[in-house]
Amino acid sequence: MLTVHSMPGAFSIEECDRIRDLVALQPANDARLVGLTRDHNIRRADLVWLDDVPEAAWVMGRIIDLVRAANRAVYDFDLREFAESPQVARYGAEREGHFGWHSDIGEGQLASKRKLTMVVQLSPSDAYRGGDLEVMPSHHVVAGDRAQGCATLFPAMLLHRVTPVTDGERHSLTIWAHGPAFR
Ligand SMILES: O=C(O)CCC(=O)C(=O)O
Ligand SMILES: [Fe+2]
Repeated sequence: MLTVHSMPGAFSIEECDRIRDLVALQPANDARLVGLTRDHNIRRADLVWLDDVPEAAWVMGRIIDLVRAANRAVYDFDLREFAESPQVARYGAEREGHFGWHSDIGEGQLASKRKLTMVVQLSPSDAYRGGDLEVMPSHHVVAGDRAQGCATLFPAMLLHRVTPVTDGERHSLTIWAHGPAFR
C-alpha cells in the first residue's frame, strides 16, 4: 500500500527530450500549490500543463498504460480518472528550484480525490545537481531513481519533496490518478 514503485524506461530518452522541446515553446506559469496560493518558500518551479499542448496528446496514452500496469501490479487502488492535466515542471538553479515536504492530497475538489502520484524524470541525471525527489513511506526517506525516463509512483498522501537544484535544471512530469476517497 505505501510502496514507492519505480518504472525504469517508462519513457525513452528521445521521448523525454521531445516533451521538453514541446514545453520549451509554451509560456510557463509560476508553480501554484494545492489551493492556488503561491509560496515561494515551499515551491519554486515553472509549470506547463500538457493539456494545453495539442502535440503532446500521445503522452496521456502512455501515462494511462503505465499507471494501469503499476496499479495492477502494486497498489490495487480504486482509480477512476485522471481529473487533472499532466504537468511539466522546471526547477532551475538560478532560483534554487525546489518543492518542500508536502502531500498531494489537499482540500480542493480535485486535490481531495488524488490517490496515486506518478513523477517522470525528463532530464538527464547529469544535467542538474540537487533536485532529488524524496518520498517518505515511513520513518525513512526513499530517493526516486534519477535516471532519465524513469517513473516513480507513490500513494498521493505520502509526504515527498524535491531538494533544491544547485546547478543546471531539472524537468519532471507529474500526473495524478483520482478515485473515491480511501476507506
Ligand atoms: O517534480 C517532482 O519531482 C515532484 C512534483 C510534485 O511533487 C508535485 O507536483 O506535487
Ligand atoms: Fe507532490
